[in-house]
Amino acid sequence: MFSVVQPRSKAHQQILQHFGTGILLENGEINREALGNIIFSQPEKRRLLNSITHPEILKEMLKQILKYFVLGNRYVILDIPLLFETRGLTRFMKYTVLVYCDPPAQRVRLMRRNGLDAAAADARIGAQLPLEEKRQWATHVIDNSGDRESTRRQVLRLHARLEDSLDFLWARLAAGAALAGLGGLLFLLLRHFSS
Ligand SMILES: CC(C)(COP(=O)(O)OP(=O)(O)OC[C@H]1O[C@@H](n2cnc3c(N)ncnc32)[C@H](O)[C@@H]1O)[C@@H](O)C(=O)NCCC(=O)NCCS
Ligand SMILES: Nc1ncnc2c1ncn2[C@@H]1O[C@H](COP(=O)(O)OP(=O)(O)OP(=O)(O)O)[C@@H](O)[C@H]1O
Repeated sequence: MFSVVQPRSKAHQQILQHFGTGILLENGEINREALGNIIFSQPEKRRLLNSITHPEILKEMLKQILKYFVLGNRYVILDIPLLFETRGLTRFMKYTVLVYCDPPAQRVRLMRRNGLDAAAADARIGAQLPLEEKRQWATHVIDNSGDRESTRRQVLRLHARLEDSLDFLWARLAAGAALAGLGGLLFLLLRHFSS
């Protein structure tokens, strides 16, 4: 999986510059546990890390959206943990989907997944808006408080709706027309210079 913080990337170099070599593993990759311990206990360090990573994440996202658009995909899903916190980004999204679960389940699952104690899990959860608040901003909510099968059914329903949508048909037609125009121009130029 592509990462904007892989060794030798711009973000990796900046993180190293600001946080020192103490946050590196022996193989040069970021030690997520060490960096996480710093940024989730010090809000100003978290803002610093965000200011390094977010522009790089945005650039990569735009590249990938363009790629999938050109490949003809109906829609692209962007998995953005801080979407609602980073105000401004939502205005570029047609729909926003919140995968919700009740707060006790959120805490238990995070502790289990990341091997955290309750205090460390609360620090991470506290670094984001509460899910109840995000619920009000999202255009769609998938409730993942129950079992995976129930979540799967909700996802399939939403997928079917998005697959049927003609939301970006105008953009596809415009891109197709522009490409056809360019192709025609190239053809005329080639014919002109080869005759
Ligand atoms: C800080 C890092 C090293 C922590 O790694 P770790 O494996 O311990 O935790 P993980 O990534 O699973 O995140 C744990 C929880 O914290 C949340 N979280 C991650 N980064 C941030 C952040 N900058 N601010 C608030 N919450 C965050 C995640 O959404 C998740 O809920 C890692 O998240 C990271 O490299 N973040 C920087 C890249 C980044 O900005 N990612 C996208 C967040 S928008
Ligand atoms: N319906 C479910 N039932 C039980 N466990 C679940 C369910 N959904 C997710 N989990 C578990 O909860 C943990 C968090 O899920 P996941 O990593 O998919 O969430 P996420 O939203 O991508 O997290 P983050 O934004 O924190 O990276 C994982 O360990 C996952 O296996």
